[in-house]
Amino acid sequence: MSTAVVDVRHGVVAYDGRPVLRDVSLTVAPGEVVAILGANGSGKSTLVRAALGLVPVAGGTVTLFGTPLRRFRQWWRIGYVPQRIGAGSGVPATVGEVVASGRLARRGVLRPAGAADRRAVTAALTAVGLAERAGDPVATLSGGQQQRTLIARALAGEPEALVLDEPTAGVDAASQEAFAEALRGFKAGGGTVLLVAHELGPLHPLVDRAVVVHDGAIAHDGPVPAPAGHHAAPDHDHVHPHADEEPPTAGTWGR
Ligand SMILES: Nc1ncnc2c1ncn2[C@@H]1O[C@H](COP(=O)(O)OP(=O)(O)OP(=O)(O)O)[C@@H](O)[C@H]1O
Repeated sequence: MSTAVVDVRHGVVAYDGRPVLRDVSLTVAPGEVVAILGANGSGKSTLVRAALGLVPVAGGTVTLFGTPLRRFRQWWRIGYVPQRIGAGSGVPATVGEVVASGRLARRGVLRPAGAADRRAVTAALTAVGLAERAGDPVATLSGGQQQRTLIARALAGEPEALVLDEPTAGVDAASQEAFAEALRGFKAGGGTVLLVAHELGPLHPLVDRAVVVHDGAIAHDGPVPAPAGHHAAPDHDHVHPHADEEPPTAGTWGR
């Protein structure tokens, strides 16, 4: 069996002594596209952040590309797009500059950008449909386009794996489609994807496996489920707009 890209075993995370993840295990194999689903506050972001060492685990182990997290240094192999902080961050950079900053982990800060760097930046901008906007200040873009800029930044580093926290939350339909297209290309090139999502929307056909986090534990790990109480619950997580495509296998997540 090939080495897992991400392997969390019996992970436990607590914030200020309050347990948020209790004994969570998650493995992502090379080339897989895995979606982490679940209700607000269930611990999805925490799981991803623990997998990347952004929050410490109080128990269990985390391994990246076969290396224990504390010894892992090859961060260029992973492109991470955090949950959006919100539009209007006040950063005066252009789209091109933000995307180019995604090359830093690869080339080292002190070496000037070369042809390979410029090619990677152009390819990433094209992949998310923003090639025409490279010279525009990020602040002049829509929220969805800003999100695509961050995804292009991650792609520009030519990582083997992309880890994305709610990449399409609150993003316009055109940006969602552009993102799905970019992800399709990344997957076709053998890339591995771990993404947190509330709704899959156009990403649904790309997702190989869904992991549902419920109340700090894994409630489901397998085919993309239809949400429980699909029609009954007014606040259901609508992750599956085409419920006829897959058998409903969900437990009680999404409440
Ligand atoms: N830095 C933090 N300090 C304290 N508590 C936190 C912190 N980050 C998250 N939490 C709490 O941990 C729980 C899980 O949060 P997390 O962000 O992982 O959930 P989520 O499933 O990603 O939710 P959402 O869909 O709203 O993003 C929540 O109750 C949240 O309030």
